[in-house]
Amino acid sequence: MSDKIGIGLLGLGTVGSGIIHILEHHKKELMAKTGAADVDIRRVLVRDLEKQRDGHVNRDLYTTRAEEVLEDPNIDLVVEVMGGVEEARQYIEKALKNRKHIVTANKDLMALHGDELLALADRQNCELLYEASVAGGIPILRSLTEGLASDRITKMIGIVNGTTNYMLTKMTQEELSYDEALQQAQELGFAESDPTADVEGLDAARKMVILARLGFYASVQLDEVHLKGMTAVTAEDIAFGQQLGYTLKLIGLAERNEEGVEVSVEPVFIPDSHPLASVHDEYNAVYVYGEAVGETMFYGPGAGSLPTATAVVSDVVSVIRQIRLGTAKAEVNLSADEETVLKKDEDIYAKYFIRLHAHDVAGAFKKITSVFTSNKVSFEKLIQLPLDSTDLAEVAMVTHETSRSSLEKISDDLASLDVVETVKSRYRVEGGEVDVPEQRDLALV
Ligand SMILES: NC(=O)C1=CN([C@@H]2O[C@H](COP(=O)(O)OP(=O)(O)OC[C@H]3O[C@@H](n4cnc5c(N)ncnc54)[C@H](OP(=O)(O)O)[C@@H]3O)[C@@H](O)[C@H]2O)C=CC1
Ligand SMILES: N[C@@H](CC=O)C(=O)O
Ligand code: NA
Repeated sequence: MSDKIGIGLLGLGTVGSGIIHILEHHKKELMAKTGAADVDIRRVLVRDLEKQRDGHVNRDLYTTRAEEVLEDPNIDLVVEVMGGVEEARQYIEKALKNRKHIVTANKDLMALHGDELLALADRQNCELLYEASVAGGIPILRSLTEGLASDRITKMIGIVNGTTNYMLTKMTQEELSYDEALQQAQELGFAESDPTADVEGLDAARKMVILARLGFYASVQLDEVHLKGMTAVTAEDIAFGQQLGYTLKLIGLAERNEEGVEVSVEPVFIPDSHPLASVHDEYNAVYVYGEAVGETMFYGPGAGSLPTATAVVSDVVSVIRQIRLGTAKAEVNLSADEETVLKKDEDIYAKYFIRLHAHDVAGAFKKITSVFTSNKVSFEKLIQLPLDSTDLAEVAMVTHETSRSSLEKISDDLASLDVVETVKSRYRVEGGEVDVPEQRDLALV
C-alpha cells in the first residue's frame, strides 16, 4: 500500500466540511501522528451537486452515485457523515465487504446496528470507529475503552445532546422561548436534520445505548431506554428549580448493579453546585463512576462542525496507524453481551421533585402528606409558595429515594385528591442535596 491513504467521504454538510478544514489546516500534525502517511480525499458523495459549499474540495470529486465511493479500489477508508439509518447501513456494509475501513459519526446507526456492523468489520479485518457519535469532540469512547479499560464502570451520567443543552441554557440565562432557542441551535449546526430527535431525547438515548455497550458490555435496545424529552419543559419549571438551587438538564443515565442495568434519558434537576450544572450551551459532559477510579468527568463541545470533525479525524488517524502496523481489525470484544438484564421499575430508585397546585384550604396539607405516608415515601424538602390572585398554592417537594413505580402511584394518588388542582410537573433529582429551607412558608394546614 502506498503512503497515501485514499479517503471516500459520504456527506459534506456541517461535519463533512469540518473534516475538510482539519485535513487542510492540520496537515503537519496529521503527518507526524500517522507516521508520515498523507491522506487524499478521492471521492465525495453528496445529494445536490449544484449546492454552493465552503472549503477547497475539487468539485470534480463530487458524486451522487454511492458506488463511485464504495467500489473505488483507490479508496482505503470510507468516512460516513451523511446521517440517516438505512442508506448509511447499506453503504457501510458494502464498503466493509469491499474491505474498506470505516469511520462514522452516526449514532442512529451505531445504536441500532452497531453489533452487527462491528461483527462484519471484524470478519473483514477492517476497522470501524465511531468516536464522533457520542458527545461530539469529547474522546469519551476512547476513554472508556482505553483510559478506563482496567476499571469496572458502574454508572454514567451525561449531558450528551448539544442542542437541548444549548436550548436549556438560553431559556434559563437569556429567557429565550423554546422556539427561539431551537432555531438558534439549528442555525449553529448543532441540531439533527430532524430536530425532534434532539428535543424528544432520542438522540441522547442513542448515545446512551452506545455508552452502555462500551461501559458495561450491555445490550440495551433503543426502545428499552426510559425516555422523556424536553418538549414538556416550561420556563416555569426552570425558574422554580432555580429558586430551589437546582439546574434543569436533559440527562442520560446508565447504571448497573446486581439487579441489572438501567438506561434513561429525561430532564433532571441537578444541584447548582454539581459540576454537570455548569455545563452550558452546546457543551456536553459525561460523569463516569468506576469502582476503582471513583468519579471522573469528561467535558467538551458536544456538537458543531469542527469539534465533531476533530473526533472523526482522530479516528482516521487511528485507522491509518493500524493500517500501517498491519493490525487493523474491529474491536469485537466491545460489542454487547447478549444476556443483559434490565432493571424493573420497582428496582429503579431515585429522588424526585414534584410540583403541584393545591387549593389553599384547611386540611389540604394533611391530605397531601398522607399520600406520601400511605406509599411509605418520605420527603427531604417541602416548600410552599402562594400563587398570585388565586386561592391556589404552589407546593413542591423533593422525595427521599423511591422507586419509579412508587412515584407513578404517588402522582396518581395526588392527582385524585380533591385539594389538588393539578400535578404540574415531576422530575428526577440526581447529584446530591441542595440547601433548601425546609417546609418554608406553610400556609396549608
Ligand atoms: N452536526 C453535529 O454537530 C453532529 C453531527 N453528528 C452526526 O454526523 C452526521 C452528519 O451530520 P451533519 O453534518 O450535521 O449533517 P448535514 O445535514 O449538515 O450533512 C449531511 C451531508 O450528507 C449528504 N447526504 C445526506 N443524505 C444523503 C444521501 N442519501 N445521499 C447523498 N448524500 C447525502 C448531504 O448532501 P447535500 O449537502 O448535498 O445536502 C450533506 O452534505 C449525522 O449522522 C449526525 O448525527 C454527530 C455529532 C455532531
Ligand atoms: N444533534 C446532536 C449533534 C451531535 O451529536 C446534538 O445536538 O448533540
Ligand atoms: Na466523542
